[in-house]
Amino acid sequence: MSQNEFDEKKEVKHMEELMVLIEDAKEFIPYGKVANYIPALAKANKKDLAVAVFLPDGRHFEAGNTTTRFTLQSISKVISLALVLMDRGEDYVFERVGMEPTGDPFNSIAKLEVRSAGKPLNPMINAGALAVTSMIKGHSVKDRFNRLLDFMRVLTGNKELSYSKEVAISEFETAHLNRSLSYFMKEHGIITEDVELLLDLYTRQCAIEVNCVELARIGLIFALDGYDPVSKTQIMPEKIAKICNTFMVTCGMYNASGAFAIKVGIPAKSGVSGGVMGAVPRRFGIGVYGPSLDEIGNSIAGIKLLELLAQKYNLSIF
Ligand SMILES: NC(=O)CC[C@H](N)C(=O)O
Repeated sequence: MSQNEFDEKKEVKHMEELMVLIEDAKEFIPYGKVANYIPALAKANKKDLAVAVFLPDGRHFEAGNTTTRFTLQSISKVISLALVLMDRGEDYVFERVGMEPTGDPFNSIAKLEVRSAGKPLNPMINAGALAVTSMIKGHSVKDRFNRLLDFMRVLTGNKELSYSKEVAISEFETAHLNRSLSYFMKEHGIITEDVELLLDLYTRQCAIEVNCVELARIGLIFALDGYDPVSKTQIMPEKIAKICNTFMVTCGMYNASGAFAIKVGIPAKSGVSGGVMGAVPRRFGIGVYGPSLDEIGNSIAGIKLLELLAQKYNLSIF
């Protein structure tokens, strides 16, 4: 048997294994709900579940409906953080946003007042992400958004990558809580720009659309500390990728980050669209999509799938 045939057999085996894991994880879909606080997200197909795994040699494996495009939502918080750290440097960023997990829901306003005088505790909660987005450099919302989109295009290798206007507008029209968080931070000098402009930029950022394979490729770049093995370029400084990976471990799965660290044990970031990006240091990137969410806002079957994957391939970094 030639080396190629041998590899092909192995690939088929990996695909089959992923299919089996998907079928097992699918059983959890009925116990969750599709997000509806952003009205346009309620249109997602609750039964969808897909996974892609991207390897450093450029191959990827996928199972389920991996062509479905979905919005990044909170996964975008990691990407905007990386961009802003490159734009402004660590000192500037961490004067305005902290490094500690909150243990609260992602959209909570409580600790902004009682713990930190308007300075959000970390960049993965909405308050912190809004502060981070306000630090994206550029002359206008359009210019700043295009810089973020260009960065996303480099990370995914997809020059056509864009965003869902429908989801962005739907969130912009209903983002009363995010407006409250922003005004509170403006009062404390963490945000200085016009809140409506910030919300325009933030809701477009959250509405950038990817598929599972693209998400897995971004995960791989974080897993390789900022290096993209496909284009053979260091896309962000190693130090910045490591900061992002650490935030993903401590706060990437909202107030379920502790349980996720124990059960799965990899840097990961979820979004209310049902996407989850995973980065297994030096081994691979993972993209999962399953819009049925648990009560915390994480993909209910997606988390199960990652648990099964982590057990099967011994992925935990701990
Ligand atoms: N958890 C999330 O994915 C939240 C992102 C969403 N755009 C929001 O700000 O509410």
